[in-house]
Amino acid sequence: MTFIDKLRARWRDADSLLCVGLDPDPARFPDRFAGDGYADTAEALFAFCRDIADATARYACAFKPQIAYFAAHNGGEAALQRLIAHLNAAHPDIPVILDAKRGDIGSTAAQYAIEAFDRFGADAVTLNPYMGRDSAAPFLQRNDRGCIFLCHTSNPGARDFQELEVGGAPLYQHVARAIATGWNVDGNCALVVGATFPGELKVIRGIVGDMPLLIPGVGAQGGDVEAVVRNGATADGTGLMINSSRGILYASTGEDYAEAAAGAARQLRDEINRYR
Ligand SMILES: O=C(O)c1cc(=O)[nH]c(=O)n1[C@@H]1O[C@H](COP(=O)(O)O)[C@@H](O)[C@H]1O
Repeated sequence: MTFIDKLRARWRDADSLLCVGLDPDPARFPDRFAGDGYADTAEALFAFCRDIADATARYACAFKPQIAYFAAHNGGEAALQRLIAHLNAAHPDIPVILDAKRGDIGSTAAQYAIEAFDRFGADAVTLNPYMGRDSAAPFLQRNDRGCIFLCHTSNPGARDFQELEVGGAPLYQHVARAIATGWNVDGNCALVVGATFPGELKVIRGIVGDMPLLIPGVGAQGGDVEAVVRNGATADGTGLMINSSRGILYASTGEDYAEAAAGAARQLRDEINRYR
């Protein structure tokens, strides 16, 4: 099954547009992970994310591990590999997005595609489109997998380049149009649009039709859930993967950390569904 088919099935079956972000930060781990330097180990990275994922799975349309939170630690990439293997085995209906924001010349990009899809076994990967279509080709060719390109990001600096006027329109609109009309030949593309820019989200939805959009920036970054759903959902009330990482992961540092994460995920899933 392709990434897009898996995502559509999951939107329907779980009645959820919530993407659970897996960004493990040992400095914020639950109290029970403290002691003997355990929190900083690959085992702790794996165990924390596994517990959160297992507890929140029923509310999730996707999981999104962020590679930096693993690669920053000795043994972290092996922990990420183990985590995605666990997600694929325990939750085979939930697509896994590797957030790596890759982008390089074609020969190097081909290695990054092997990393994301074969080594890590992700269903989709986040990509930076700045280097152009040939840099995306090795990913696009894997047309059972998803290519999720940065379009208008959630951070304040998104304005620096992405909103620059180029040929009568801001750059991010050119990115949306080029990917929707040129790169998405096999229907395996999606875009990243920050929840913190709901007006731009509406414009992008108008450009790309029903293309799925990954929306980070609710929760810790303060994006407005209602504005995201109203401006970004497709006519059938889907089309969005609304990500929250810290707002779910660190709902509690007590013994109840997994249940608290599940509670936060459920609450956000329900809030999203209220506006669909
Ligand atoms: O590609 C992303 O996922 C991403 C793009 C963007 O524009 N903004 C953004 O915050 N992200 C990621 O989404 C997650 C947001 O985390 P929280 O702010 O904790 O919910 C992090 O993993 C970011 O790296």
